[in-house]
Amino acid sequence: MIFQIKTLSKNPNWAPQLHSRETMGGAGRSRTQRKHFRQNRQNVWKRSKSDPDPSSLSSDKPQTTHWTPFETQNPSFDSYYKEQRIVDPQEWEQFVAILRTPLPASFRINSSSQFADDIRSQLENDFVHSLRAEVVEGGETEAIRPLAWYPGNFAWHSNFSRMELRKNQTLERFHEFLKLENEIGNITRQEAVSMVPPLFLDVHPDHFVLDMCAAPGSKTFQLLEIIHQSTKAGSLPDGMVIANDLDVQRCNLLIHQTKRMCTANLIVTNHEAQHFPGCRLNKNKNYEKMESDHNIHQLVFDRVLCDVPCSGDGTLRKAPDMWRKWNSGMGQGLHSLQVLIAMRGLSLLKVGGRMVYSTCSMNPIENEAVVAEVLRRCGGSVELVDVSSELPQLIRRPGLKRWKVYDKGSWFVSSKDVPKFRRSVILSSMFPSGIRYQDLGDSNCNADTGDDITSVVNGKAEDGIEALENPVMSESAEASNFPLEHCMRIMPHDQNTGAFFIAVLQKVSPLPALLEKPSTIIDEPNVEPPNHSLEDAQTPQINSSETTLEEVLAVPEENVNDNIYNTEDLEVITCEEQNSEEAKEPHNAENTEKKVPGKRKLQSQGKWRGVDPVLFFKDEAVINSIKDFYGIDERFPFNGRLVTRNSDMSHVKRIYYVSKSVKDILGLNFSVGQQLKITSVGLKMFERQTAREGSSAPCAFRISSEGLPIILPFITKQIVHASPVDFKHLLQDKDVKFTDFADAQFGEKAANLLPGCCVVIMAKASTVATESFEVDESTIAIGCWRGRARLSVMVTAMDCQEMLERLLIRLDTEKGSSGHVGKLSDDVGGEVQPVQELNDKNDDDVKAAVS
Ligand SMILES: C[S@@+](CC[C@H](N)C(=O)[O-])C[C@H]1O[C@@H](n2cnc3c(N)ncnc32)[C@H](O)[C@@H]1O
Repeated sequence: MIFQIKTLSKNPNWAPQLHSRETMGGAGRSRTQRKHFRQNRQNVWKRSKSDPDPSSLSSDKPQTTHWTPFETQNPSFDSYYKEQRIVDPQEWEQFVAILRTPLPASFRINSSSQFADDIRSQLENDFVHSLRAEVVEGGETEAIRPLAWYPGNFAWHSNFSRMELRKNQTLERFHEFLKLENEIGNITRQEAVSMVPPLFLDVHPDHFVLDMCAAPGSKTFQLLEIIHQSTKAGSLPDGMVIANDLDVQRCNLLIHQTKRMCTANLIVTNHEAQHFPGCRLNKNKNYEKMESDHNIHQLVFDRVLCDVPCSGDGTLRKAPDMWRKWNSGMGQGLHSLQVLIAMRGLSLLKVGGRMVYSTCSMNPIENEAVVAEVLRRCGGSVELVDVSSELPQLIRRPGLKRWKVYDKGSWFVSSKDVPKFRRSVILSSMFPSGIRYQDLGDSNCNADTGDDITSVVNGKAEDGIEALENPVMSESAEASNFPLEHCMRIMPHDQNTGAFFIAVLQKVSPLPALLEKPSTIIDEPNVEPPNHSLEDAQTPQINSSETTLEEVLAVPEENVNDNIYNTEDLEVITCEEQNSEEAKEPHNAENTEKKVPGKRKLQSQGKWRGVDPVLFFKDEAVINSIKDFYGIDERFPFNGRLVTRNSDMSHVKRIYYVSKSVKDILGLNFSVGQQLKITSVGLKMFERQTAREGSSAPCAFRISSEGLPIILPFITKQIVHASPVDFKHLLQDKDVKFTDFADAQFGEKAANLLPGCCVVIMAKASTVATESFEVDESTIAIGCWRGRARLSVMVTAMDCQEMLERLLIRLDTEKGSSGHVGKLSDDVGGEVQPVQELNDKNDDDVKAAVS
């Protein structure tokens, strides 16, 4: 076994032991041994059991259970950050020691899930105790616990790294639980510090929120949770989120992540954040006005999350390969992009609105320097908010007021010291005072001539950073005049996390006129976004624009990280989930001609290359047939809220539903000539039945399981209530004859439904006759197919499994025993068979599909 879980420290903030250079294959090792360590660099924390234990290569075995098989050393890193004084010199050893240990896994319960309370009590009543007994020595320490600083006990911390969770058999049941609930959307596995920025955004359910650099979407999901948290059954919040990312492939991960939320209040876009369109409606121009009833005239947001691309050295505990790659240029190369993105965010923010700027980097050039530059440019119209009284239990440190800039062997303390030939790379905005080069007199610009530069602290190495005995930062470096102490630095050794930087900004008045204007360079419709080149060629980027989907998927689980990738346990969908679905539609003679190679795609394209159009679905005949079949109450707002991605309205396969807020933005987008490049929008509400499912059914569209909770309170026909016993029977068998239900009355009612899609609600009482049928947030319902002689469920195997588990726990609890998740696997045998397979076995002509 790789881990000795029982030897985990009892202290939840345990201080790991430092690996010496010797034990990690450094000096003193043979050439072969060092080569072995080099080869293992890519496999850190993902070694298979059959691989040789690297510690066996060393005569002096590691003293800790948390060894890593490669050198977690980078002298440049140490020198750079010692010089920057990001921690006190006395703390240095503790700081780097924790950076060299794997990050404990953390996760968050989806506060808007109808099962949030069930999940929390399962964690509290089952896992806390069982894990303590099973894996922690002496049984005294909690192996999992809620994060004290996260409101409502929704976020949890474990004492296990991701690899421990995956590899250790004792933890298997817990790991399975995390995987299933994560896939369903009841929990999100996310690094604890990455959950902090959305909390400081102070989002309300009626807010319009822009998440500028959103992929893979952990924070977007969190924003949606907040927006949906107190939503009542059948209603939608007034607010919405636009989640944007430059990288198409990462956008697809984002779409997959947020799909778990089943929200109608989200638009996913694909723009360079620094040029995000403002969609300002110019009334003088005669745009083709496709929608007239929207009431917004430009995009402005109540909240903006600016979680920018960064060097990511705060994630070293999850991505230890970064030890090898790290150099100070990584942060410097991103600085100007970060400033541009933040500035665009502020220009799209309402006066009075809040923007959070965050990075998972510890580098002041990407953090305090960016915030200072933004404040400088905004000239008093934006303030840095003191949030020290918010989330008091979160341990954080004030932002730095002083720092230096390193370039090619030299430390600079002021912009005036930078040689002219380096001024296109080392920008004046990187310095605390930000004195611009153009404001410097020639007498100060003597670097070109090699004259004496008194305030440059010279280093020695070209390839690494040689720190001099740092005098005292306060004496050598200039200080910023802005209250940068209001920024927050979260350090790994303070509460056993990764590192993060967060600044909360408030727009108090309009920006200076020039900055408030919509961006002059906007992405050209139908043109691929240009590759922006960074100023410094040495700079590697973590913005992943060069990352292929394959690379994304190939990332080892333990390296998964929302700033790089967050795909653990994700069943990865193909790109353009929404776009490509229309392409799979059956074609009749009429549209066959569109299949001419190279032509069809062009014709189905919207304004943006590779992205299908977003169109309002207004086919009254179809809408009325749906309304009649399901008896949908007039109060359900259909009007203008249905959207499709297929311009051929007669062959629409999927119909999406959008909130009023999203509808308004789509309307605005049409009016301004579709400036927004929308890759995903809306909640799949209706899906056309395939021929296999029964073309004889009176209604051509079934209700999708994602959309069901929204429309459920408004459905008056094709709906039946099953006792918990019959409901469980359906979930377990997927396919039950009318005559086989325990409650014969229920079987009869089901038989009396029209053929096709129907809804089965689980009654609370065991006898359905006594039940009052009010739909509320706790109502459990599934879509089914009423065939000739039986009911078949139309829910994915995964959803079925989850629902069954919840049901069993509830029934168990009602009987007085404590819930026991293990029962589920026994009952359903782990893998639930897809409904399609089961249906293939029955004699019905109608085949229900997995929704
Ligand atoms: C730190 S990650 C974002 C993590 C995300 N907020 C989350 O919580 O899951 C930065 C993201 O910025 C994206 N990105 C890089 N350059 C960008 C740009 N110019 N505009 C928009 N997004 C960009 C990257 O593709 C990456 O997904």
